[in-house]
Amino acid sequence: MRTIARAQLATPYANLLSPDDWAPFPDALRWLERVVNHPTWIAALGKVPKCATPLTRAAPGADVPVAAWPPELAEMRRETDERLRRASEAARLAAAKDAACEDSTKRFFSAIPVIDVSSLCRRAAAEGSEGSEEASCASCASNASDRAAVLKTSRELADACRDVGFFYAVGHGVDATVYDGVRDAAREWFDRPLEHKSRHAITPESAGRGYQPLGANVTRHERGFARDWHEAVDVYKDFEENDPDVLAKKPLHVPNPRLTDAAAFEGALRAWRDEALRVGAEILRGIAIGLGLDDDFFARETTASDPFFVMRAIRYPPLPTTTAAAEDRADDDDAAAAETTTTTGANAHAHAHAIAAPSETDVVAAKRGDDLSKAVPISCGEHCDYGLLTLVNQDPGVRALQVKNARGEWVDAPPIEGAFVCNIGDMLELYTNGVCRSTTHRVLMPSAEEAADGRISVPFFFEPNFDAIVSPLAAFGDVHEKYATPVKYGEHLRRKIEANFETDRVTMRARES
Ligand SMILES: O=C(O)CCC(=O)C(=O)O
Ligand SMILES: [Fe+2]
Repeated sequence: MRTIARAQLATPYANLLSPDDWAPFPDALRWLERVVNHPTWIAALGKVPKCATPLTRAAPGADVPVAAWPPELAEMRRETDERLRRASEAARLAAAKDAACEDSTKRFFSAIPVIDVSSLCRRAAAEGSEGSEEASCASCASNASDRAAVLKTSRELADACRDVGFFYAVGHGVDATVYDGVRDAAREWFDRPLEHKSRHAITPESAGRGYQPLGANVTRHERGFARDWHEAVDVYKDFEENDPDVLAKKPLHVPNPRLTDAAAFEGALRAWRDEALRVGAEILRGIAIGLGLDDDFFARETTASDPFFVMRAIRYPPLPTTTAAAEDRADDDDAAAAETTTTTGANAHAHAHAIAAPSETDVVAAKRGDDLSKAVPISCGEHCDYGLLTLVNQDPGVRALQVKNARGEWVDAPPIEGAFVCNIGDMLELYTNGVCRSTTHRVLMPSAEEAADGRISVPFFFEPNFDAIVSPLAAFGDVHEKYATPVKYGEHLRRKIEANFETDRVTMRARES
């Protein structure tokens, strides 16, 4: 029988038993040895409650099965194991991050992983068992196999956040009427005359909300900016006119523009918003578990209990088939583009002429407000998302989204029927001290063959609370210089929104409309 030195028993359990008292519980003894020898046990056990009643001695030498452990001890073991699992999960990811920084092969992905999130998604899991939605909630998974499934999914999510920053989520349980319905309704709305859409145009007062015509959005880069080639409607977390924060003129706290005479579109957006909020929260719970954080980490008042979400309905017009200017531009830039990036996957050939980065001339031309039709054949320039988690509902059958790997190669993220493309944003990177990556991505102009009527996508940006202060969590080790300054999310968002437009242009458009 192994014994444990008294010194080692200076744990929260020391008051419970002397080492001899543990002798009848060999399983417990092995567990305790593991606990006291674990490098992170102090942190991990800090909050474990002390046992209320003293343990009674079993017959000496009896091999007591875990099921027969006194309930307090069994409960402590369960809690402790869970805390240790979390601590080691965070350590595992942090170690893998260090390895990845030295040799970033992990981030040399060539495809986006597909993850079945049904174990996390109440509604999906509850299908077929009427009225039992509550029973399959991930954080209260009632039986061991449910919990094991949640842990497996959570680990897959955390690995994808670390190695790729993108994943497809299937098994989310969102009904096709909602998933397809919002894109159909958006298409119908974008088909309306510009004059009609412009009635809902973004203005300096609308704080990013409203309709943005082709070319209104810009993506900035070191040489200036390039115009994105899409039209969009942006909807944010909504507020009533008489909300105290609206009355107090808190930044970005304004009502969304009402899409008058577009009840179907508004209804479809609301339905998608509700589902995206549900699925987003469930996936974030999985990511928290996989990262070794508390299950509810992203559901707290200090994090994202009341996300300041943003939702965009976007239409990307197809690549013009006979625009000599565009072809000339692509030819000019092919050589330069080849030096810095290559494209992998099925999309590479189709878009061989469509991947050039914006040239200096285009940037300058756009600055002067010259011919917008000269825009490069990228619909949305390369960028990272700002918040926690983005869920993209993309047009089936139209390939356009690309993700950059650690070699600088562009990897296709083609639509998978019924799946969301999910990607993590800057705030999750910051919380995790860079363990998770907010990965660069872009949208190519869809081909006319695949998207004669344009490509529709409806990304939902699941963000922290407006007032959340985001900084690296202790579990992810010494704070990297890059993440040293805490970020107040609302401020970060405001700066990003301002950078999304060329101010004069927006003001001008607002006056025009
Ligand atoms: O349309 C897409 O597929 C992605 C759009 C996107 O990356 C964004 O709006 O941030
Ligand atoms: Fe994005």
